Amino acid sequence: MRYWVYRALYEVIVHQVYSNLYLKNNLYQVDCKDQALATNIFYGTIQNYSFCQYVWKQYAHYKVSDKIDVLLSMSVYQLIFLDKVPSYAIVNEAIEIAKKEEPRSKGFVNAILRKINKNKINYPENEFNRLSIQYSLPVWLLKMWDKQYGSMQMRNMLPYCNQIMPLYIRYNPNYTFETTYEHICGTLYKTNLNQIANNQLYKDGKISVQDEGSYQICLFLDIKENMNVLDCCAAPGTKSMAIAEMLHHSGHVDCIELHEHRKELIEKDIQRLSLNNVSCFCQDARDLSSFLEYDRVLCDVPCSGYGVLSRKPDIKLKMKPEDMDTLIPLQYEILESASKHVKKGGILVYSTCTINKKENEKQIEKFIENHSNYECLEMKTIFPQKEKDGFYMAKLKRID
Ligand SMILES: C[S@@+](CC[C@H](N)C(=O)[O-])C[C@H]1O[C@@H](n2cnc3c(N)ncnc32)[C@H](O)[C@@H]1O
Repeated sequence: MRYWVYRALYEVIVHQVYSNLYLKNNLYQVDCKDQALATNIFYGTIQNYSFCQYVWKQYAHYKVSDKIDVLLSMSVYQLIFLDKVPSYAIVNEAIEIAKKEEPRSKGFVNAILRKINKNKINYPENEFNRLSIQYSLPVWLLKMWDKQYGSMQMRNMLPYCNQIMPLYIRYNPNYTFETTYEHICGTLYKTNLNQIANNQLYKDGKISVQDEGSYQICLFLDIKENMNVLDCCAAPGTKSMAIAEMLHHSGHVDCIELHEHRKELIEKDIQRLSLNNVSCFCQDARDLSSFLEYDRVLCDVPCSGYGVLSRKPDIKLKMKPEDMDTLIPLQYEILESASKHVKKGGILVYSTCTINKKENEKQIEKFIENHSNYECLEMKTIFPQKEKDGFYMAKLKRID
């Protein structure tokens, strides 16, 4: 199993394969009884990658290959974060993997791992530098959160940017569903399932995967039967499908998506759920001139994703402050374009899965300043917290 995790991590860290896709397509290769531990080591290592590197680099004084970097980092994760696995077993497994992958480094791996002691990590004195190492987050992001939300809020959310998340499922209200899973809200439940793609209820379209914040955004739209809804940035279709289910076979959802290969993901889910009230279009949401007006419009814009770092830890491996420079104007253009397709009295919801005022509140303030025919009814930030991702949503009403 650990060799499987090593290979999986190598693909994500070195070849930049998406972690969730890799897991979805390959976890079946791991014995069922080991899948939960394999998933924990896989996500835990990615979430804490720069911390793990910092720990082993305290004892390694020369550059190592990518293979040994991945192997040492996943071993440090296990030594420091997993209480139930004995250290000698972790070190022995690492040596076995080194023998297979780079035999000349097995002595080095053994020597480094035996020196690691979680009580003797030397952190830098500067607080931002220390938090940056502790949570594997860049200093610029910590400073930005500190400035935008205050030091207390920043510190409160940091542990929840690196947590192993449960799987939430939404049941299709068109079926009866009996379960002992913990009820969250509406048709949403918290489960201990993994490998959902092989689950018969999933294959039959009776359940879907959706995080709580994402489901809250759908509730925020205040969907009523027979409404027509436009979802401007729809793939992979999680929110569109939840909205279509809320319509109970009435009304209609039009899904817009820029990329053809992502539009196909929506089409697959429409089939799986046997929905007859959803259509899909491959289109740039910045030009919706061929579309009419809708009761509800959702702008779930592409964003930096800083609210979902636990679920999508790969974001941490690549994040740069410049990422926002192209995203912010794109988000605003999509919002403006979408606002032309809301019926008078209708609702426009702008949402992101990021914690960044420049992509959230600032966009809405600017929009309201420039559009006197809209008022902002409500905005909500859900910060990352225990077993929950972070999201932002703003509800705008067209008043004229
Ligand atoms: C945050 S994701 C949407 C998630 C989706 N609402 C869901 O719940 O499954 C943003 C999507 O917008 C798409 N996108 C990016 N630029 C776009 C544009 N100009 N027009 C339409 N879609 C766009 C991206 O390809 C991505 O699929």
